[in-house]
Amino acid sequence: MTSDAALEIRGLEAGYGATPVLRGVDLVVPGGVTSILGSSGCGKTTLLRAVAGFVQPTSGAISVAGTEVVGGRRSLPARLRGIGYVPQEGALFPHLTVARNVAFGLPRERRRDAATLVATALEMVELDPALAGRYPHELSGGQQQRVALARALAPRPALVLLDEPFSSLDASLREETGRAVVRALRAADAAAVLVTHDQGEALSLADQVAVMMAGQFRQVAAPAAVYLAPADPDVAAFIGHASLLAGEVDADGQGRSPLGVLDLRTPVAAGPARFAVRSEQVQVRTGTAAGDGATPGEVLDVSFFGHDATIRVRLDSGEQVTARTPADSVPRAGDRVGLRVTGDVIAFAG
Ligand SMILES: Nc1ncnc2c1ncn2[C@@H]1O[C@H](COP(=O)(O)OP(=O)(O)OP(=O)(O)O)[C@@H](O)[C@H]1O
Repeated sequence: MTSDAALEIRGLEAGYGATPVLRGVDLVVPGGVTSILGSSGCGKTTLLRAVAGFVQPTSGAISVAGTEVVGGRRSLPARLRGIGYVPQEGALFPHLTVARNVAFGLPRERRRDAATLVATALEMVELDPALAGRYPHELSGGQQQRVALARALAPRPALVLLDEPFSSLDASLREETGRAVVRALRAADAAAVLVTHDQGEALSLADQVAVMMAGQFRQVAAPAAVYLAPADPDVAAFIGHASLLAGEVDADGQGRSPLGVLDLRTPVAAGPARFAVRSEQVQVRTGTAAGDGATPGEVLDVSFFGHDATIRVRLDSGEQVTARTPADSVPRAGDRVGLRVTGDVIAFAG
């Protein structure tokens, strides 16, 4: 396994004691940013730790920039892997200044040039050099994250691993810090693997999205492909919170579902099928318009987000469907509504 990819993982298995967590992970990160999405506990952090060298895999191989760091009996120590690691919450040393935190990542032989390397790293992450003498508690959350990234980038690694780096930041700062981090990675010519819970972040920041479930990748593809052409019903339901409905594809290639007749995005063989209907595809009608050819149901609950709201509806036929409504026409729990699907939906045979 000697490709020039920034990271290549083949058949990786790892766990804690007798409990397996990673169950045959394959991943190629050619360059740029790959984000890993997956539900809590599926093994994302364990994968980053195995790549960084903090968790010992039981089998499989890992190459970083063409050098095998794990394979057969070989396992290179973490400090020799050429990887930058930004753990959850940044984990800066509270008793060291920004400059000394950043210099901490440098190998001993390069500490003589520390001042220049620290200044370059701070510039890459767009941090004011005047902050170099401050301590972590004198910085904002977003500034602390940038210092943690500067520390990881200072030794100029080929690959940086970021474990939920923005989870402690509020929404507006997350977006701004996320974009700054991607610019810094590009400036440093470093590839990155970004673990996140935030689907919007994963889809907007990454060149490639890898969807993990129960210790394996189900799909690794460009953000648009993961959203528009999910590999299986579980990925479809997970990304964008689609509702999965059982039904049939008829001989004319149309879907018959509890939400009525559906147009399919790509053809599926006639017979039993499951349809993934995204919340933004479900139009909600209220009052007298509810009965107008729409599928009837009752609102179970409402989540109001300001710009819009998500409502969960139980159809009279028993299935549950999630729909998104504009902020100015949000029904209430218990209201009768009618649902209609707009656009074509993703279908899976079987
Ligand atoms: N040090 C440990 N010892 C034993 N089990 C562990 C240890 N660390 C993690 N686990 C278990 O391994 C599984 C995977 O954990 P991991 O932290 O990799 O998940 P994750 O996908 O990163 O989750 P989250 O999104 O919640 O951070 C979980 O079931 C977890 O309880």
